[in-house]
Formats: sequence, C-alpha cells, structure tokens
Amino acid sequence: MKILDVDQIRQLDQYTILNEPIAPIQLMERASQAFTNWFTARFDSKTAVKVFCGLGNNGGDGLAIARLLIQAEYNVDVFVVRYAPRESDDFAHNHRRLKLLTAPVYIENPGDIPTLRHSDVVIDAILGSGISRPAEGIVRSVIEAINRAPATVVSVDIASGLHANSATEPGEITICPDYTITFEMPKLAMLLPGNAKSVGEWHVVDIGLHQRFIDQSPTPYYYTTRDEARLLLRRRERFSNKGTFGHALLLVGSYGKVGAGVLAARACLRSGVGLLTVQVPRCGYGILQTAVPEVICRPDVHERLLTGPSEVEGPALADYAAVGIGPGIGKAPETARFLREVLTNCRKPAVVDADALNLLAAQRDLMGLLPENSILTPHPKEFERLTQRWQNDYDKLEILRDFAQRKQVIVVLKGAHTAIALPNGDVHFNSTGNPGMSTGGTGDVLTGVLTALLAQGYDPVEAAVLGVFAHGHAGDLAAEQRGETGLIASDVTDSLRWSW
Ligand SMILES: NC(=O)C1=CN([C@@H]2O[C@H](COP(=O)(O)OP(=O)(O)OC[C@H]3O[C@@H](n4cnc5c(N)ncnc54)[C@H](O)[C@@H]3O)[C@@H](O)[C@H]2O)[C@@H](O)CC1
Ligand SMILES: Nc1ncnc2c1ncn2[C@@H]1O[C@H](COP(=O)(O)OP(=O)(O)O)[C@@H](O)[C@H]1O
Ligand SMILES: [K+]
Repeated sequence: MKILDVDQIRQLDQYTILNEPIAPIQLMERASQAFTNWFTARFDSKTAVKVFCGLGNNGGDGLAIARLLIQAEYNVDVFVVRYAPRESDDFAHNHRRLKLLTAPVYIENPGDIPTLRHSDVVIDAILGSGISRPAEGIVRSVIEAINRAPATVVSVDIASGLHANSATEPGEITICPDYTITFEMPKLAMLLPGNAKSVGEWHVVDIGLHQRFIDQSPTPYYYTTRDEARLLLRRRERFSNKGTFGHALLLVGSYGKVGAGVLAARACLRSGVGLLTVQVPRCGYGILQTAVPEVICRPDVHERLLTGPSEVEGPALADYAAVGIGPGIGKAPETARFLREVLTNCRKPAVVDADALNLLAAQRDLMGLLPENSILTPHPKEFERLTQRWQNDYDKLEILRDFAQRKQVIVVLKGAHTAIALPNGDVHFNSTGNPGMSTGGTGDVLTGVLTALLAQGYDPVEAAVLGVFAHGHAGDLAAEQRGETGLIASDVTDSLRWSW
C-alpha cells in the first residue's frame, strides 16, 4: 500500500471529487461514517462521548460523527474550539445540520473547557492533516486538558497537533490518543517510533478515494499489507525435491553464543530451505548437531571462533545458493578476516547481521565488498554504527534511504514497523510484529528466515519484504498463544506458518 504525503492526499481528495464524482460534503460524510462504523463496533451506546471539533475539515468530520452517533442513540456532547473567526465550508454545513439535533458548546477561553471523567470517550477532531503551524493559545490549552484527563481518546484521521509527514519540533504539543482512526492509508508519522505517544493504536478505514490517482502518485514509502505479502509467497511444486529449494550456508556463533546459530538454523529450516550447512566454531559442534539434527555441521578449526577453515569438506562458498553471516560471531580479528574472505568470494546477495554489521562498521572498507542487493539487518544501534547519529526519525529515514542507494544494498532497519530500504530509494514499512519480539534472539531468527528465502531463489527485494512480514506474523501468532511478555525467540520460529 502506498503512503502519500499531505499534499498528495489533498490532491487525491480533489481528484476523487472530480472523477468519481462525489460532492465534497458527501466525501466528508463517507469518512465520518467510516469512523463511526469503527467507533460503534468498539464502544457501546451507553458510552459518554465528548466530541471536540476545530474549525477545518477535521472539525467538520467531528460534527458529522457527532450527528451520526446521536442518530445511533449515543450520549454525545459536542465542543467547538473557536480559535479563529473563520470555518471551512464543510464545517459550516455540518454545523447547521448538527444544530438541529443538539447545541454545541463553544470553547474560547480555558474556563470553557469541560471536566472529563474516566468513563468519557473523547473524539479528537480539533486539527487534522491540515495543520500548518504549532498548536497555540486555546487549541493548546484544550489539548493539554484532554491529555491530562483520565478519559479514553480517539483521534479522527490524525492526533491534533501531529504533522503527518514532517517532524514535530521540540515544544510542540499533540493529543496523545489511545486510538487513531485514519482515513484511506496510514500517514508516515504513524510508522515512526518517536511518535508512538501521539498515535496510540491506529487503524485505517477505507473511504473509497480514487485508486487511479493513488496508482499514479509517486512516493518512496510503502506499507506491506497482508494481501501484498501473500502475493509474494510461492507454492511448493508437487514434483520438487530438496535441490529445488537451494542449499544455504549459515556462518554463525562463537564461544558463549552458539545459541544464536541454533536460532538462525532452526528458523532457516522452518522457512523452506532445501538443505542447510552451518559453520560454527568447534565448540558448537555437539550443540548444533544435538539441537538441530537436520543441518550439516561444519566445525571451524578454531575452538571458540569462526575463522574459516574446517576439516569437513563442503562446496565452495560461491556454490551455495545463499549465505547468511553474523548471528553470535563476535568481533575477533580472526573473524573479521574471515568476513573479508566471505564477502570477497561471495558473488550472490548475502544476509549480513549482528556482529558482521559491527565488523563492517569498524572496518568501513569491507562495505565496498558487499555483493549488490545483499540484505543487511541492523537494529537501530547497529545502523547508527554503520552510518551516523540522527536528529529525529525523518532524518534517520533520509540517512537510511541514502545508505541503501549509495551502497546498492537492502537495509532492514528492525523495530516496530521495520523499515526496509531498497537500492532504488524506496522504503517498505512492515505491518506485523509486536513488542513481545523485543527479546534476545528474534533477530537471529530473522537472519535464518531471509537466508532461506534467498536460497529458494526469491529476488532479494521480495525476500526482504516477505521474510520480514512472515517473521512478524509468526511473532503475532506466538503472542496470541503465550502473550507478549513470555514470548521467546524460539516461539517465533515455531510459529512460522507461511500462510496468512
Ligand atoms: N481524504 C481524506 O483523508 C479526507 C479528509 N477529511 C478531513 O479533512 C482533514 C483535513 O482538513 P483541513 O485541510 O481543513 O485541515 P484541518 O481540519 O486540520 O484544519 C486546518 C485548518 O486549521 C488551520 N490551522 C492549521 N494549523 C493550525 C493550528 N496549529 N492552530 C489552529 N489552526 C490551524 C489551517 O489554516 C486550516 O484552516 C483531514 O484530517 C480529515 O479529517 C475528510 O473530511 C474527507 C476526506
Ligand atoms: N516492538 C516491536 N514491535 C515489532 N517488532 C519488534 C519489536 N521489537 C523487536 N521487534 C523485532 O524483533 C527483532 C529483534 O531483532 P534484534 O534487535 O536484532 O534482536 P537480537 O539481536 O537479540 O536477535 C527484529 O526483527 C524486530 O523488528
Ligand atoms: K484530529
């Protein structure tokens, strides 16, 4: 799904109005109905609803929502924050209609702000995507009062005060909602960690904006939907054999971190690889053979480190269908030398994770050896080591896009809504995963998943988008079974389903 910016969404509204065609007020009605459908499914009609409206179209939505809820026999109070003399045409239209049912209360001074109770549900329709300056004066006072109150808060389209696709500067205030119900597509702001409090749990509701305009609109930002991820999945052919699904090589582990290798290996096997060889330091031999009997184990000649040579013969590096390197390998100079050798000899895109990334950060010339379209999977700290500090999430996104383009690699920047930056500058945000996955070893599982997809011949871009989605989906299934708190990395592997 594309993520468009505010200007594009405004043009999309206009295009829909002209080409569907639909009257602007009808489009507002459709958006308000979509919000109301979500709201009535979530809160019953005994709920005390307090709708706070601004004077633009977001406020117009609020007035229409209030009318629809009154018609559905909810108990609704409406407040209009009168911060300016002018109101939008569609606000005025909905104001006239609402006044036939109820009298809104006008808030012009802080003394006009009502007291909110724990049982109240606030609908925040003060400012929407049209915000063009920080919230000040009475708007600020109302936002502060709502944030202080114990009530549940649901924002219409976007939390009042939050910018949809640019940074909220220090000192700016936003509503901190429990929920955001946004129209048609997520806004970039909703995918960035710094805005977590200004977004809450968010849901997209479809308001039928014109698909042709969306298709034609250029954007570097995408959000992976379940349907899109499903389309990437390949079926296993009836007359296949293990050769069909590739022979992968994982280079993993060091003394004390052999478990990282076990996690990556199990996830690789659960992701459909045909055959898997795992090279671990000699101390990991017994562990790996016991924990994962399905793999071919190549013990390194070194007892504790990965250094390269093994007594066990195997294919040349270039003959493996895919190579994954990093989980648990440590940062010893011997391992750094081996990494250099691997990157020099590996002609196919590789998966590079964890300490392999830290070694790249320490010896930047190694980056020049990365095979084109390799998949790097840093968490934010590892990415910072590879690049530089950033000022805010938007700055980070630019650094991310620039890095992927300059190095011609795929960067999977992990976290909630993992951002996958492609060599062409596009960024795909993931839609699956949960905070239960913030636990040691889940990243190692992802390395195994991605290596398996490359070995099966998935194009690296598709492998990254699909693998990250499937890994998060498995995390969500695991959390359903055990809850988030008790979730461990092996649960993610055990929940890999490859269907959704
Ligand atoms: N395609 C869509 O997504 C649709 C959007 N609609 C609604 O329209 C909203 C956008 O409407 P508008 O463009 O009128 O924007 P807003 O409702 O956000 O209002 C902006 C108005 O307030 C002023 N303003 C900007 N920043 C301010 C501040 N800090 N303090 C006080 N006033 C400020 C602006 O000059 C403008 O007049 C969306 O968020 C959504 O709720 C729906 O009605 C219809 C369809
Ligand atoms: N809050 C979260 N929401 C969704 N996914 C998360 C969250 N926290 C962590 N994850 C996922 O869990 C994995 C953690 O990887 P990483 O930090 O490398 O862990 P480790 O190095 O211990 O294996 C990543 O895939 C990341 O996207
Ligand atoms: K709002």
